Amino acid sequence: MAKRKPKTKKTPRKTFKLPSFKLSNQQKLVLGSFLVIFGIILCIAFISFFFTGEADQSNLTHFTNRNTETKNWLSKTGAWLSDLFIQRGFGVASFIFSGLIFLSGIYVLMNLNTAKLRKHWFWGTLIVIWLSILFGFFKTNTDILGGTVGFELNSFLQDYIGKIGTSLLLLFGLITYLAIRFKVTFESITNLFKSAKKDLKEEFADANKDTIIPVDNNLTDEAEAFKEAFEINLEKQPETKPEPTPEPVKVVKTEPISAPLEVNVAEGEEEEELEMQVEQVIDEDAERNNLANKLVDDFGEFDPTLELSKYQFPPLDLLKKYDTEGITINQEELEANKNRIVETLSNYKIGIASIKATIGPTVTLYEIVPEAGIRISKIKNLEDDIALSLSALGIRIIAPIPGKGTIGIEVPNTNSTIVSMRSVIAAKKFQGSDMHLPIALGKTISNETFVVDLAKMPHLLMAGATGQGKSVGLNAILTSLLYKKHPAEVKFILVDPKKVELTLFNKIERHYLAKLPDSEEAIITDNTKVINTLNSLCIEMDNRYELLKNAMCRNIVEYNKKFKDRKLNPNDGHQFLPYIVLVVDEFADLIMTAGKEVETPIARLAQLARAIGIHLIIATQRPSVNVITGIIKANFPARIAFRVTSKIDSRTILDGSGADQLIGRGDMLYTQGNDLIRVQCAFVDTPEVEKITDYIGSQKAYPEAYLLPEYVGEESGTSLDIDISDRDKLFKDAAVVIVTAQQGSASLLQRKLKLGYNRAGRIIDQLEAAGIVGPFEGSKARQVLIPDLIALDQHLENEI
Ligand SMILES: Nc1ncnc2c1ncn2[C@@H]1O[C@H](COP(=O)(O)OP(=O)(O)OP(=O)(O)O)[C@@H](O)[C@H]1O
Repeated sequence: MAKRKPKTKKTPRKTFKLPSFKLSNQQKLVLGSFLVIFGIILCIAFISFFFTGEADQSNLTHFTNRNTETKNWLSKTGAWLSDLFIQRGFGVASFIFSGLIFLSGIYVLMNLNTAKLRKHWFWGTLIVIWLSILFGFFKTNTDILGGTVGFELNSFLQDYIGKIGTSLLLLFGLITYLAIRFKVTFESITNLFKSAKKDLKEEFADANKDTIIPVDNNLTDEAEAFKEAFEINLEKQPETKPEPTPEPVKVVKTEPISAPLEVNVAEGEEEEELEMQVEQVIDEDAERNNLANKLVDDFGEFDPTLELSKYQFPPLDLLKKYDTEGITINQEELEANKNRIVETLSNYKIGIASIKATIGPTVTLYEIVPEAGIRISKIKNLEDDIALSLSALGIRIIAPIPGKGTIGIEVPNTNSTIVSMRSVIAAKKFQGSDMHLPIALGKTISNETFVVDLAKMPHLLMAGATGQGKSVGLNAILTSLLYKKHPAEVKFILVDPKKVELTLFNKIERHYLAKLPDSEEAIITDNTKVINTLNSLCIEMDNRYELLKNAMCRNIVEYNKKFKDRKLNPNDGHQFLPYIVLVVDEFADLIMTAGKEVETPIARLAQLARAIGIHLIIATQRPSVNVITGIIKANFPARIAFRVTSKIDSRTILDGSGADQLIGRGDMLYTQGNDLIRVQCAFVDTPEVEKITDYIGSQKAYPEAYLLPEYVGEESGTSLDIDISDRDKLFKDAAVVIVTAQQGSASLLQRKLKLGYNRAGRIIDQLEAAGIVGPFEGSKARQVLIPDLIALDQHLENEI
């Protein structure tokens, strides 16, 4: 299981921070207005330079002389500044500096984000250099277009890379600028010019709003509006004047292209091809915007195992290796069996075309291809005769073997081999399985490990006469799940009326077991508690369905996946749902004592619980029809039959014979509704289970067992303040029965009044509340507090 990545706080990207000079508001006003005015001064001086520069040139050396006359509109300072910036500096591109200084003043005045301003300065300076090189490129001596910097840089570049190299370098500079600044891609290269224009527009807002008024939704605050008002429009005006008739195109809103674009065209005009500028839409990372994905990005997938992240699965060494493991081929036995089969069949005039043996752990399968013209039913009828001639128990004839076109005769091996739990757990088929609830049941006749998914079954019915391997089978199932599933992923509810079979699992109560909130023991040995647990499980089922409905998932797998992907909010009651496996060891006993009260919730669970991860495993010694009723059978398509004593039992469990011909000791037949598969159940002994549960139990556990929803049973009216009007109709009759018999037991009422367990229990509680019987005394019957019927009458009259 993927472990959750340790939480790592994302360190914010380090950005270079200028030392912050905190200015007071007054200082900001002074500095801001200085910069604005200085920017204007520079601009005026530069403009003036174009007209007066030449005249002032000769006077610059006498600049300090007060009598020297200068023509610049800003006199000596103007002449000196423009000479510095334009002549000796960057040429006409210096206008950008005046703009940047002006913009800086606005930023200071408006207290705007300086990061943006730094960006403007960075790109502005690059443009200045690029422009001065460009202008200098066309001049052979210093000139006001490129300035000294432009000239010098050009001559430097041309010395090293020549004119062509310089021009290509300029082109490269332009492309780099456009690519980085305006995110121009190759696809949008055709729109490059227009994009550049638009971005320049963003830098220097268009003052000519009559033509195109972009309504920028993002410019909400005053500051932005102010800035916009001050930005300079560098966009070239269309050379040709717009014709008077067509109204200028008014783009009302610039939105991503998916939104409708409103274009107003003057009425009466014939539709002409409008040139439309399509804004380059930057693909936003849709996934990043999804909260769930962001959560997954930040914290990783939800890991249900996190609470017990150090949990160690039991190692393989806890399971025992057996000496009798591994198939040994007894050639003599094979030969003898073959000869006897051929002989017996030939006695009945059945010829064999070929015969093949597959040796399994307990039985060997002889596959026969009969000669042409032999009727299969003839061989099938000879089952007993073949068994007799082979003098062996547990012969099963499969005629024909489905999908093979041969007839199979299964003959038990004289020395059967044990299939150890270790060997099936270690099998690649089990270890590498991606099933939801994989169970390594044992090995098939061809010695393959047999792994099935309980989640797919979805419920399992197990039957077999006593001592044939049921308990071992149940332990094998539980062991498989313990070896494969983390405590967060599966919970067991164990019902063990025999009280001894499953007690070992008590040690893993806080890891793997589920129980009712008020019960002390997680393993249920008392039949009355089973009813509560089953009903509580029904509530859990309903709750889970509600969760699934709210999450719009069809089953637990989808739901848990969604939860792991952090698409479900735990605050809405969502949680990771573990599978719940209910194991009932002796179902016949339950049905005998509780009848319908058990059958109804079991049937309900069996019908509905598969999708929400509740699976039932029911084992019984007595597979009679009153135990395995029609409704239960119908909902348990997966069945395991150990050896049973009669054909009728076999039919009840498997809907066919076969289970009566098994040899016992874990020899079993498995069906999931279609074929019967003969499997030798894996053997796991009590000490092995003990070691596993010890190993798990010694590890850190959850604070308590998984709690099932509380079920307030009808019979649980233990509170003694029962309203007289709420009393059962048969209350009085029951009181008479109890007082007459002087025995306060519910089963007496059940028998005498023909009541169900629940109702009898409820009446007993009412009798207790009425002071007729004493409190519950465990296995003993309650004490009767009224000596005779006359006293009872008086007692009841006094009550009213
Ligand atoms: N898979 C197996 N491989 C080898 N021996 C087995 C296997 N399963 C059961 N046995 C043998 O059969 C004995 C009885 O098995 P188990 O206790 O499982 O029977 P059971 O059907 O649960 O009986 P009961 O219903 O009386 O509890 C075991 O002690 C063991 O010796």
